[in-house]
Amino acid sequence: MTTPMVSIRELRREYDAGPSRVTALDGVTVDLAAGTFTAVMGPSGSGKSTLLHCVAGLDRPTSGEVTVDGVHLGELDETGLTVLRRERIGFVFQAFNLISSLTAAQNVALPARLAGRRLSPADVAAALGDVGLADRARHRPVELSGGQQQRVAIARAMVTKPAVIFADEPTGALDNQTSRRVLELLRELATVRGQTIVMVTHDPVAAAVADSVLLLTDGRLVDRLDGASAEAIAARMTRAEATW
Ligand SMILES: Nc1ncnc2c1ncn2[C@@H]1O[C@H](COP(=O)(O)OP(=O)(O)OP(=O)(O)O)[C@@H](O)[C@H]1O
Repeated sequence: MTTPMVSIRELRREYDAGPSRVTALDGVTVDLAAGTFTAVMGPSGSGKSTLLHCVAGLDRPTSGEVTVDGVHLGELDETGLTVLRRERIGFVFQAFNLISSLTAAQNVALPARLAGRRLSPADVAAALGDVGLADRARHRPVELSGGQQQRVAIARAMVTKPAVIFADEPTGALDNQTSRRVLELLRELATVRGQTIVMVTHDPVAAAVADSVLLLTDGRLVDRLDGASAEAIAARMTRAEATW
């Protein structure tokens, strides 16, 4: 059996919320193989973002274990987590916006620079070319459409060739056609480049592009659908929300 790229064991995350405690994750265990594309779905408040943040090393779980590319996240201090995020993980998050004073090319090159690595202009140009923005390298975010900005964020996430890319609602703000383009791109990263993609989405059509869909309810993993159609995913979501 091959070692999974992402291994999640009995993951719990509780928050102190005033006098009460909120259990955002309630014992999630799952393995994700290298080169697979996984969608994470579930009703609002079911723990999707918390799961992504704990697995990407942006948040610490209350208990349980996460291994990414053979590294136990719990054994790393803050510096270790920062290095791991810079070197092995790519992010396409709404919260990780582009820097407005930098051009598209400078934004793409930034994470590598922060990690002390210089990308050649050709690498940056190739990444922008891959997302269909070769002619936009010198534009600043304000001069790009929302879909183009999201594609710059994807170019930035893929340029260092990270083992795993985490995407939180990457198509949430996009029209259908741009959304399809972004999903095809993520699909290609998994299939052609063997990168592991984990994407939170509310959209069954987006989730159907993934190899499998993890369904969270109340912080628990309640189902896993492999190779399901958008219709089958939508039907399963409706049932999950009805019992919620
Ligand atoms: N910092 C926090 N402090 C207290 N409670 C929190 C905190 N962050 C999240 N929660 C709670 O944890 C639960 C899971 O939140 P999470 O954001 O992971 O859900 P989600 O499935 O991503 O939701 P949505 O689809 O609405 O974005 C919710 O009940 C939320 O209120």
